[in-house]
Amino acid sequence: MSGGAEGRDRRRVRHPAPAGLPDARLLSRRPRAVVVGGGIAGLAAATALAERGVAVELCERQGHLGGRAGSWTETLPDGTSVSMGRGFHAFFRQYYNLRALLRRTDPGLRLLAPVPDYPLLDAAGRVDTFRALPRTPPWNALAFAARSPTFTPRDLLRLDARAALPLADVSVPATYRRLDHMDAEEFLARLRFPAAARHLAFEVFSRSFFAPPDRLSAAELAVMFHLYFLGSAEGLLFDVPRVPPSGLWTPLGDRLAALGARVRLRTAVGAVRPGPDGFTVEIGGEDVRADAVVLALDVPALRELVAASPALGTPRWRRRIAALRTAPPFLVRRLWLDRPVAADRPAFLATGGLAPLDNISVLERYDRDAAAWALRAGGSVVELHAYAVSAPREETSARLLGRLHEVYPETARAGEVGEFTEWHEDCPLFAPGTFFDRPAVAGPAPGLVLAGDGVRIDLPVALMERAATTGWHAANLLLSGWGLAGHPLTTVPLRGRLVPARWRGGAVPPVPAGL
Ligand SMILES: Cc1cc2nc3c(=O)[nH]c(=O)nc-3n(C[C@H](O)[C@H](O)[C@H](O)COP(=O)(O)OP(=O)(O)OC[C@H]3O[C@@H](n4cnc5c(N)ncnc54)[C@H](O)[C@@H]3O)c2cc1C
Repeated sequence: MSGGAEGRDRRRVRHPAPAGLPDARLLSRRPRAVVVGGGIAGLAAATALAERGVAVELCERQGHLGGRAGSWTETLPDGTSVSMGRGFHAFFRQYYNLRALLRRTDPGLRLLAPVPDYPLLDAAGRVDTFRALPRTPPWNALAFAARSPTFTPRDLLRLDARAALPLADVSVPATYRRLDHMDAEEFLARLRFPAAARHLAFEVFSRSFFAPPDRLSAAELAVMFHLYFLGSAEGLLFDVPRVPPSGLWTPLGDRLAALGARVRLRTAVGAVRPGPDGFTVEIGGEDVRADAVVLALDVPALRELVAASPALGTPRWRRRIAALRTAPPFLVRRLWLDRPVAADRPAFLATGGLAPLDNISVLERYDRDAAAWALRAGGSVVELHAYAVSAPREETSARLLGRLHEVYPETARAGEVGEFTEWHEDCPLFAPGTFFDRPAVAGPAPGLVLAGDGVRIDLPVALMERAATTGWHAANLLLSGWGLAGHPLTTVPLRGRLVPARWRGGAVPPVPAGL
C-alpha cells in the first residue's frame, strides 16, 4: 500500500466540483459522448462522464488501455509470455487526480509499491539520493543540498538568489508570462547553478520531459520544480506499479463497461464532423452521432485527426493544433538476462552525463510478473531509457547496452534470453514561447473538448498528472454544460510556499472556473 489516504500535504488545494444534477438520466434526454483515446486522459474523462450517467463510447486505436503508460504481452524466443510497455513510470504522491482515478478500482492503491530511494549517478561516479529526506520545503531542498556530493555549500552561496526567485514563486500562468520566452539551459546558466549539480538536479527533470534543456521552456522547468520539489510536501519519492501497467488500466475499462459505457479497443476514430446538433464521429468506418467529443490524443494523433476533420473548430484553433510539436525520439530497451544484477542494485537509477543513458530500472524489484520470471530463470529483467535522442536507433540501442555494462559491470557477463525495444516520437515538446498558443481543454465549439499531457491547463500539473487532470476537467466542462455535477480536482499549492506574500508580484490567481 502506498501514498496514504489522499495525500499528506496540508496545503494541497482542493478545487470543488461544479454543482449540478447527480445523474444524466434525470435530464429530458441522456447526452451521448465519444471519448477518442484510451490513455490516462481518455480514461479519466470517460470515467467522469460515465459516473454521471452520460452514455459514453471510448475508442482506443490499440489493443490495450493506458496509452503511453500501458502494457501488452510479448513472447520471448523461448516461447515464454512476458509483459512489455513503453517503460518505467514514476507515480508521484502529488499526482492527486491520477490517484483519484486509480482509486476507482483500487481504493487503497495496493497496486502501487513505494520505491524507497532512487539514486542519481553522474559521470564522475558521484551519487545523490532521496532516501529519508524531509518532505516539506524548504527542508527537503536544504537537506538534499547539504548531503549532496555535487552541490557544495560554496555552490549554494554562488547561486544568484534574484534569478532563482521564480523557482520558489511559481504560479500558473504567471510563471509562463515571466519565463516562457527563455529556454531551461539559459535559465539555469543565469542562476549560476554548478554544472555537475545541473546534470543531476535539473537535467534529470528536463530530460524527463523528453527534451534537452535548450529546447524546453524555462517556465515548464520551473512549474515542474514547484510540482515535485519546492511547492509540495508530499516528498520526492514515488510509487511504481506492482503489476504490469495493464493491471491498472484494464480494471478501469471493465468498470466503465459496468457503468454502461462502450469500450472499443483496436478501434480508431477517422474523423469528426460537426453538425447542427452535435457531431458525427467516424469510428472504424461507421458513423456514430454524439452530443460531445473528447479528443484525448497524443500530439501526432491529434494533429492527424483534426487535419482529417476539415470542418472541425475555428481556423485559429486548427492552426494551434497543427503547430504542436513533439519532443525528439526516446528509446526504451528491456532485456531479459540469464544472470541477476547485483543484489544492491536499486529498482531505479537515474543518470546524468552518461549519454545516451538516462536511467536503468530493475523490474523484478517491484513488478510481480518480472519477479516471477527472474526467480524461475535465475536472471534479471532490466530496462534502459534514452530520452531526447539525436542519434539513429541502432546506434543508440548499442550505446545504451555499453553504458549498462559500464554502470552494472555484472551484466556484461549475462546472456540475453530476450529483448524488446520501443522507439517513438510522440511526447509533447514544451518549447520556449509556445505556452500561450497551446490549445486549452475548452474547445472552440460547444461539446468539443481536449485532454492529454500536451494540452494547456492553468494548474501546476505535468506528465501523467496533466493527462489525468485535463481528462477530469474536460468532462467537468461538458457536465456543466448539461447542468450535471462535476468532479473535484486537487493540486499542489497554487503559489510557491517559500516566498513571503509581500515579495510576490501579484495576487493569487482565481481558480478554477475557466482554468
Ligand atoms: C518512456 C516514458 C516514460 C515516462 N515516464 C513518466 C513518469 O515517470 N512519470 C510521468 O508522470 N509520466 C511519464 N511519462 C509520460 C506519460 O506516459 C504521459 O504523460 C501519459 O501517459 C500521457 O497520457 P495521455 O492520455 O495524455 O496520452 P496517451 O497515453 O498517448 O493516450 C492517447 C491514446 O490515444 C490513442 N489514439 C491515437 N489515435 C487514435 C485514434 N485515431 N482513435 C482512437 N485512439 C487513438 C493512442 O493509441 C493512445 O492510447 C513517460 C512517458 C514515456 C513514453
